[in-house]
Amino acid sequence: MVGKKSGKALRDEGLERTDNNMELSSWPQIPAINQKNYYTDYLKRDDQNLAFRLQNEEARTKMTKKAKDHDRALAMAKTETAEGEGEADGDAHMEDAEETPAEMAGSKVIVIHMGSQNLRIGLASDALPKTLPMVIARKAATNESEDHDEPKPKRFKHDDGSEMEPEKAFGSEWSSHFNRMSADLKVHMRQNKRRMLPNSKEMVVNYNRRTVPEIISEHNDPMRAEWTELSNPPPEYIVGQPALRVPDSSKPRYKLYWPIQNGWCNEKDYTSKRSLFLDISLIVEDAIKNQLRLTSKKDWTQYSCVFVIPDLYDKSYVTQVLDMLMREFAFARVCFIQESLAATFGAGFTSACVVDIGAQKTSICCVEEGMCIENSRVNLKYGGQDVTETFVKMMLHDHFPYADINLRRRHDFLLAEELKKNICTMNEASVSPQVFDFHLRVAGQDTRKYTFKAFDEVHLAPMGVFEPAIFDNSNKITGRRTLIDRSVDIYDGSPNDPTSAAQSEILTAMAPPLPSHGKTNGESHSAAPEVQATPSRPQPPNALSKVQDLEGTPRSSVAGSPGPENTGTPQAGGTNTPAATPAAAQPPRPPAVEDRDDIMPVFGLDNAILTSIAHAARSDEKKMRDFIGGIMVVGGGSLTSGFHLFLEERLQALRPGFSKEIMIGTPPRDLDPQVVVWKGASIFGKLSGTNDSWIGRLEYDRLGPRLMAYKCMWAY
Ligand SMILES: Nc1ncnc2c1ncn2[C@@H]1O[C@H](COP(=O)(O)OP(=O)(O)OP(=O)(O)O)[C@@H](O)[C@H]1O
Repeated sequence: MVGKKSGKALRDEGLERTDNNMELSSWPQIPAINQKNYYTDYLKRDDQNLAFRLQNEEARTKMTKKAKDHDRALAMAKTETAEGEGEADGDAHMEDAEETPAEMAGSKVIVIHMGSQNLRIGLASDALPKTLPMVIARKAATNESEDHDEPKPKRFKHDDGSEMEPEKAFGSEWSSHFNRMSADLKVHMRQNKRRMLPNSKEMVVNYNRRTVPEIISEHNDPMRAEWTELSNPPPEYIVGQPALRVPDSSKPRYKLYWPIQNGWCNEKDYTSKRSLFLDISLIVEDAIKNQLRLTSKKDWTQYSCVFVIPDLYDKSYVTQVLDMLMREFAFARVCFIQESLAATFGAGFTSACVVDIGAQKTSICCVEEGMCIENSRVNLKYGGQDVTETFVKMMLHDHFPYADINLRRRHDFLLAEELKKNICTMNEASVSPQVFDFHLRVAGQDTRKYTFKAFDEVHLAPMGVFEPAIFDNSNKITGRRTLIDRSVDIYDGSPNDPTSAAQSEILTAMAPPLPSHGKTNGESHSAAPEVQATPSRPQPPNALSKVQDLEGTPRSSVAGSPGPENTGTPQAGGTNTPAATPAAAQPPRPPAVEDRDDIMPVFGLDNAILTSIAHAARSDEKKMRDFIGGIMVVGGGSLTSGFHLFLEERLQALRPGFSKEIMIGTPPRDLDPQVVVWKGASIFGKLSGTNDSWIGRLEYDRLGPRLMAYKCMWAY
């Protein structure tokens, strides 16, 4: 328009051109892009991605090598035939050539499975892992029992210092819960026509009251315990089994730290994330050096590492572990595998509902065709250690003669674990007053031999997994998220840790009321406290009703415990959001249950399994039957005798329509249920050709934890 005006008009407007008609710049001017025809394939092709490129390069190198090997083998075969030196078989040579590197691969892969109580570690080529306590003893002013209830548990004393009756030591609520469980068992046993003396409990209590220990001098005790001797100067820390064997009264004192607790990082006993991960790395490093005999850290660069993570993992934990394995341990490659997937690998199943009962956590997940079904994942915060604690409590309640037992003392913890493993049973036929004995071995003291009687405690303690309110759940979420922040989306800042509809449903049922949303969510939250008091009884809301719909029969009560009561429990709707808020009053949205850190995931095992399966099957009856008929129980907590049969009966009672299908399986080949996960991870580590999830050094150095998005078989 300017060009069309006359020179005069321009002069009038003061816009007359006064320059020398030259362009302002000699730089070429780029016309603006036409947005209509705009196209880019930036980050849309695999070859633009370093992770894929490196993978392809590796595959190409392998192919070339294989082709070369093949040619060489053929050439050799020809030469040998020509020379007439026996019948050369090209294929046989090929097999040899392939087998050797496969074996080598297994022997250069370190497989690590960290648990709340045990670390399992070994080379992928090993048949079984080494198992050691996941603990570190650090020099400290006091030991852990001195920090709590010493010298005698306070719970056995009134405020004025006078002795308290054992029946009252754990509070009236706990006591009445125990008595109710005891009475329920009695009824159930009578229904099953089991003979029982009416005064069994009194007999046990009277016997235990009377017994006194027999003293055996240390040199007369052939089984005396070996205690860890401190070197001079005493070490700063001791890890693994020797840590558990440091006498409580050692000089200087040592305090035990368990960096993994309840399947999470232990944020309760540590003061910083740095010290927490330092302890994890010290324990793992010591295990690699002393158990795997890889003493020189320099050689670790030739090793790869398979690391087992929980099904419902915390992203920040995985990122931190990856950093530790890559930077500190300098492994050549690292890959992660989820626990339940590893369990199916270990057992050789393609599909199963995996129930892993560990020391402090129980996880459930349905696996189908080699993939975890994300919405079926459940993680509950109890396990074998809760059974141990509860067993000791029940025994103390019934006048256990060694009333001074304190599980924070190392020798008492080891003793209690031993007693539980040997005595506890889920087999109802074994419930009768019986005499047991044990030797109390304390460093520097004479051995004491105790005799005691036990009755239903041996059965009711492990039954706690179905009635977890009997466990002490008070401190399990203490400190959560105080040291390690929740992972958030880098774009919108929303939490992005993995979630599962089954877990959300359970959390919704357990959720205590939110102070500010108590009214609007009144229906859901008013039911919650009742649920928390008797967690095994309530039926989880929607998923279970789906199972019932499939089955077409009403829900029945579980043997020994009443039927569902809380039909008014919140309806999670199988989604990740809590119960819907009425449209009228619209307060600010409460946080989703999985984003809340105040909910204790403690829920009866039988109902939790059914919730998981219902979310995996998603109303598909065939799938439902497949999963319910393929429940595989692993983990140390499942080793209680009679556990499988008992669980089967509980599930049958809850779902009579499926009673023929319900089957609880054990891992095949007599594999120890405690090592199945490790075994599966080791098999995964040997799949050199098909495993795309290895994270290599070069790509990690360039891309860091962002790589996880490309390297995980699951959505990261
Ligand atoms: N024979 C047995 N009978 C009963 N319980 C047993 C037996 N053997 C081991 N346990 C229990 O198994 C638990 C340890 O199991 P496991 O090693 O699978 O746990 P973890 O992997 O260390 O813990 P988590 O899975 O909770 O992180 C302990 O509580 C132990 O008492």
